Amino acid sequence: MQQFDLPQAKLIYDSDFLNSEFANSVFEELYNETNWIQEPIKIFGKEMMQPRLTNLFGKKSYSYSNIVMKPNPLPEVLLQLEEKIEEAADSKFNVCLANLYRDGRDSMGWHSDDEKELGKNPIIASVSLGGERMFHLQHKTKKELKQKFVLAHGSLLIMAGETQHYWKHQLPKTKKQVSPRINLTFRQILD
Ligand SMILES: O=C(O)CCC(=O)C(=O)O
Ligand SMILES: [Fe+2]
Repeated sequence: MQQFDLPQAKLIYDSDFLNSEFANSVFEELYNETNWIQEPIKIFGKEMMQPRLTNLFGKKSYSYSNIVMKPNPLPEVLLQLEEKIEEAADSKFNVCLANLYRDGRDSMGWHSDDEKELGKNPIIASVSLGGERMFHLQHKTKKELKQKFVLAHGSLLIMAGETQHYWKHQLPKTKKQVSPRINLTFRQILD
């Protein structure tokens, strides 16, 4: 368990949150059984495809970057995982956004998870499965404040407090040979 000491952020990282056998089985099942979709997004008014595949699990719709994702029921394996994560994060969640990064060309650009329906200081619990990728954070106004680390297979990253207000994050592309990676972010959508 690691706490990053960043101003105006609360970040907790546990590199071996899941044992690798369980992490492997969650990866395999989600990789094979999920109806992965590539959503179009609008960037500066131009329509493009997201550089990754996604699926929303849970009971509520989630809107971001001009798209509305309709939820699918959580498979048994995610119900188990959700319980474990709610305990670790000491918080309740009602959606799980799943991202599949097929290779190093798939990525997620700089953003904050600051949609209104997540509330003021959202707790976001992010599980990584499969190939290791770098994660970057940067303070929005004090741009010299940065953090980079690897998100390991079976790890849990919790972003809480004012993190989304003051910091943005990204999962950059890489030229390295990397295995497919699944990321699950558990969030609480408010009514
Ligand atoms: O894939 C990741 O680790 C980051 C995902 C993310 O930032 C998000 O879904 O909002
Ligand atoms: Fe995010």
